[in-house]
Amino acid sequence: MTRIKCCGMTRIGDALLAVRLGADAIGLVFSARSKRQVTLAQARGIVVALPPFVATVALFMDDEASLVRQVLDEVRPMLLQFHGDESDGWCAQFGHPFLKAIAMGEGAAALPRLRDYPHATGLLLDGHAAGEAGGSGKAFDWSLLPGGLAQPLILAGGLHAGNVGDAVRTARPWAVDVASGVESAPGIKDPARLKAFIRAVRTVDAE
Ligand SMILES: O=C(O)c1ccccc1NCC(=O)[C@H](O)[C@H](O)COP(=O)(O)O
Repeated sequence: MTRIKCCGMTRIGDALLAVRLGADAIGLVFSARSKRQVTLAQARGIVVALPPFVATVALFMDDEASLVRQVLDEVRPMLLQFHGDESDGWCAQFGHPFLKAIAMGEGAAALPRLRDYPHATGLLLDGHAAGEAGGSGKAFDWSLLPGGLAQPLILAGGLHAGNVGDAVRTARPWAVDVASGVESAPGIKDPARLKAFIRAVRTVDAE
């Protein structure tokens, strides 16, 4: 079964709805570069409202280590996710499981970077170009997802209910990740789009 992460949550109601519809994980963005940035208090409110067995992921992009530590202390996410130029060693310094996002905007030229993060729990391949923030709604060529990597791959970038079925069929990722494709505005999830997205993934899983 393909895991589903809904990213860029800013409201408790949206997170609870996503989980009720079948999302496995929710993402909270702490980067000041994001239109979906949450405060520590907002994030903590969402995390404590969730039912058991839902993964919580805290996102950063070239942020200070002190912010990451503060989020770990006060929000207690299950996973960290790094979107910038952070090195494997920098990401691993917190002793906490992490995902590393790889910007796939350059296509195959980005593939060597998949080998640079041996400490990552998983690699999230996103459609934006290196240096750009995530949540851009940009897709990349899913057939580039390589097999044979040690880590699970999470497919992101420009996914929505209309294309996620093809994406899963093509790439067979461990998980898919969506932000703008289930929104009516940045950080505001749209119930109908959320429902259609999760249904589309589950339909392919059942084929
Ligand atoms: O969402 C943001 O604004 C953001 C800003 C800075 C770093 C990461 C960010 N988001 C990460 C994500 O949500 C993923 O990239 C996302 O699943 C893909 O976004 P989308 O293409 O909009 O589905």
